[in-house]
Amino acid sequence: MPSKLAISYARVTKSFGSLRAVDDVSLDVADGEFVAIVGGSGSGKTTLLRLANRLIEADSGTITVEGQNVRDVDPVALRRRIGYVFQAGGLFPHLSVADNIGITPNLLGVSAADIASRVDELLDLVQLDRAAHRDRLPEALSGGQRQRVGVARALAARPRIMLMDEPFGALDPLTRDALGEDFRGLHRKLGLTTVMITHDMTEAILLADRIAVMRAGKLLALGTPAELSKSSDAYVLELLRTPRRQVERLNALLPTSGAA
Ligand SMILES: Nc1ncnc2c1ncn2[C@@H]1O[C@H](COP(=O)(O)OP(=O)(O)OP(=O)(O)O)[C@@H](O)[C@H]1O
Repeated sequence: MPSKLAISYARVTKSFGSLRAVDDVSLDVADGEFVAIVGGSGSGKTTLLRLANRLIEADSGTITVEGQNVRDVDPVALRRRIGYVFQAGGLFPHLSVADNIGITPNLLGVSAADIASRVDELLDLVQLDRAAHRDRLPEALSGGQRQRVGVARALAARPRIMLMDEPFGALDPLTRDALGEDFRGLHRKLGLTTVMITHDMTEAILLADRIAVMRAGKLLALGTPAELSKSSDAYVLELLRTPRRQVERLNALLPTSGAA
């Protein structure tokens, strides 16, 4: 059992009307851990993620962040401690890259000069050329660049925890791979705790320390890829088999000495 928990869900339930979106979920995320949440559409992944920063309030159960019950923390203060990256970047379209990244430091009253140097530092961190990107509007960026800005913005207030909702889902496979790897590097370098939703089991296996499998609001399984491969649940095994099946099909179609 990890000694220090970044996020802990204890018997958490959230319903929308008669639908139990999150159903009696208990999940501990250790400090510094990278957890991927996988599961079908509507299985409760986004709801689970948003309960941690109080974008959604739980009906019952307890959620603690760095040992504090989230109910005892002002939601705005809580969200400044936790970076959040949306699927589509979630950038403000009328604000430049620099203003998007600087939005939270600005709200926190950081001086313009300090914000400018922080923006440059964050652009370096997410590997975007400062001069070329600082003043652009989001519409003038590629999808991958937008997601890099989204990550930079989420890191601006130096959070120790990052929540990511399908951050790389809308990108082409090569960009997705590169961003995933780069983010995993940032996670390590900055000592972050990351919880990332993904529909891609290969991405989950390659990036995460442990994988949480959701189904119909329940946490069906939780473990390292190796642990999950020993699961007795047919759905979990099916999910885990998908990447290997794809590789087998690819191997059958591509010459083995090919570029792959
Ligand atoms: N604000 C809401 N009002 C009513 N129902 C909601 C609301 N938010 C989510 N739901 C429902 O709760 C269930 C879980 O939704 P959630 O977004 O958490 O699933 P998900 O696993 O993230 O799905 P996806 O992979 O498609 O994003 C779904 O049936 C969804 O329709």
